[in-house]
Amino acid sequence: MIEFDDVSFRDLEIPHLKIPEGVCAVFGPNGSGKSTFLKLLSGMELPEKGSILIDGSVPRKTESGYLSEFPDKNILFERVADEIASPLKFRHTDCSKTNEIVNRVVEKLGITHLYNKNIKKLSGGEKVLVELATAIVADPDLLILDEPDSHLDPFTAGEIFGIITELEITHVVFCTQNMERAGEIAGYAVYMEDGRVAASGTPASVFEELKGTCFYPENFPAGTG
Ligand SMILES: Nc1ncnc2c1ncn2[C@@H]1O[C@H](COP(=O)(O)OP(=O)(O)OP(=O)(O)O)[C@@H](O)[C@H]1O
Repeated sequence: MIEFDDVSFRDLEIPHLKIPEGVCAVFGPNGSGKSTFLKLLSGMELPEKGSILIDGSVPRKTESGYLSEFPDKNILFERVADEIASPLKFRHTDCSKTNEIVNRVVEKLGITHLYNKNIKKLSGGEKVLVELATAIVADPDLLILDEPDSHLDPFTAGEIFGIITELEITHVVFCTQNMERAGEIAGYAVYMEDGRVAASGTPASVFEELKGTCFYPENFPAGTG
């Protein structure tokens, strides 16, 4: 369980929120606080007040992987294999174990053909897959994805979300502007407005509260529109 208790940070105020295990979608208007929420969850930012616990541990003591909205910004190495291996190298995992894990992850994500490529020369979707591999290579308990679909065509976005739902990670929290997608793959949804959680619960219950707004997905459940 992810628990926010009496949390304040900048304009964000979350008195109480509990997110169960599984996949959680965070959505809401621009500037509503989604990225800030994800940064607090990752431990990149610390609350000014209150506490955030992930299965009883603070974010900075939780093994987490983070995929930013702009993967280019976080790339450290040129060669795909070196980038994906970097979280393991920073943890001083030995070389043969690192190679074994990297090989397993690239196979899982279907990107073995990119192994020796220069990341700068990859397409946007390929970069997202490489950064997703980097985010999961250290076997996180929490995977955070900030609009992983924002620069992708619908087919590639669908593929990436398909992969995300098949990963065996205790907590996956992503934000998106695609409500249909959120409803399809998430077991829990958080709708934000003005730095507040305006609705949370199953996607169906949250969408019910959003009927009549532009955040109500006409095609939910998928294929009904
Ligand atoms: N580094 C920062 N310092 C101060 N204020 C910030 C900072 N980053 C974001 N904000 C402010 O916090 C608020 C929430 O921003 P945030 O990026 O979390 O929203 P968002 O819902 O992710 O937006 P978008 O959908 O446009 O990406 C905004 O008013 C923004 O201006």
